[in-house]
Amino acid sequence: MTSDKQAPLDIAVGILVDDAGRVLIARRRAGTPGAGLWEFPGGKREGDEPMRDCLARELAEEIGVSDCRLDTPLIRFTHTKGERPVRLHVWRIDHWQGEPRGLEGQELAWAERDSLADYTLLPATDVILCALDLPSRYAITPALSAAEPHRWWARLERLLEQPHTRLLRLRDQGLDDAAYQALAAQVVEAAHQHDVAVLVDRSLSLCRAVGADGLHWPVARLLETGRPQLEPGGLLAVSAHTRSDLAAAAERGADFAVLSPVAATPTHPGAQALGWDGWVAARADHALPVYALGGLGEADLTTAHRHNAQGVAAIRAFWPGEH
Ligand SMILES: Nc1nc2c([nH]c(=O)n2[C@@H]2O[C@H](COP(=O)(O)OP(=O)(O)OP(=O)(O)O)[C@@H](O)[C@H]2O)c(=O)[nH]1
Repeated sequence: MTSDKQAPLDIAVGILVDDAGRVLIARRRAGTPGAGLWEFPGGKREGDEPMRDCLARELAEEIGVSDCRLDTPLIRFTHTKGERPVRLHVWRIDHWQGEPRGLEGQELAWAERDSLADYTLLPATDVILCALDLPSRYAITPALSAAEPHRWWARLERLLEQPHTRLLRLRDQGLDDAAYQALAAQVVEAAHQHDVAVLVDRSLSLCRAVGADGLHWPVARLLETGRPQLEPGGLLAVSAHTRSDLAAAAERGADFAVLSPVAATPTHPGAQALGWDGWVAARADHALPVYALGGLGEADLTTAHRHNAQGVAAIRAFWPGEH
């Protein structure tokens, strides 16, 4: 096989989301690879057309919609689960003109997010759905053990009240497992009152005991033990610092990763900063959503999205200040 044969095909993919939050899926026709499976509409790039143009063309040809508002892509990733490697450039689309219809004879369906499990989807759709579900901001707590407890709790409460806060990692390396578990139980209870998901460090049994929404591990721990048996829908996040960490994370079934540090931070003073160029080179097109971490905050969200990041993860930048 020549290397050219193995080069991934560029595919533009659009997820149309309607006002009720349902997503449009299409059934692959008989005689095409993956016939009968459901996918998001889209198709192959022609020549060297820009991927945005490719998506607009495919959506017009396949489902008859136009004027799609295409902002930053949701995710770009490569996978090798089909007949040949493909690089998917995926956009979420909330605004378009026209009523979608199957112009190539393909069946279409508007599916509730929770009912997608009832459809047999193309392989690797799980990566797209994970990116669709994850927020742009991943907040990480500063250590309670290094803070004044009542102030820490007041700030946590303010963080949880902010509408952008959807996902929180409880990080406190100064606590032993018993103290961490006691804290985690309280944090999960507080966070769930605001519909905020909490990922905890440490063991699967601790995660279960406190009712957390998943685990956040160093990538080495995933390599040692394999993916833990989380509850259905449970998230496994990993901390990664290199391109090979991310390759391993995707390969071993992490749902998403945090790649750091983009810039130097007080919490990790000795770490070598990647800069955005280094970050992009390491992020590559690995098949999982990846947050950028390290000296970043709210103002870096647009840059992060432009660099194929799911968003920004941060300790200090998202932690409310004193008022
Ligand atoms: N449209 C679409 N294609 C996907 C998704 N996920 C995924 O792996 N693919 C792969 O991307 C490729 C898309 O090719 P296609 O055959 O649909 O492209 P096309 O519309 O240009 O087809 P054509 O050859 O009939 O013109 C297929 O190999 C398909 O398996 C997805 O969610 N949507």
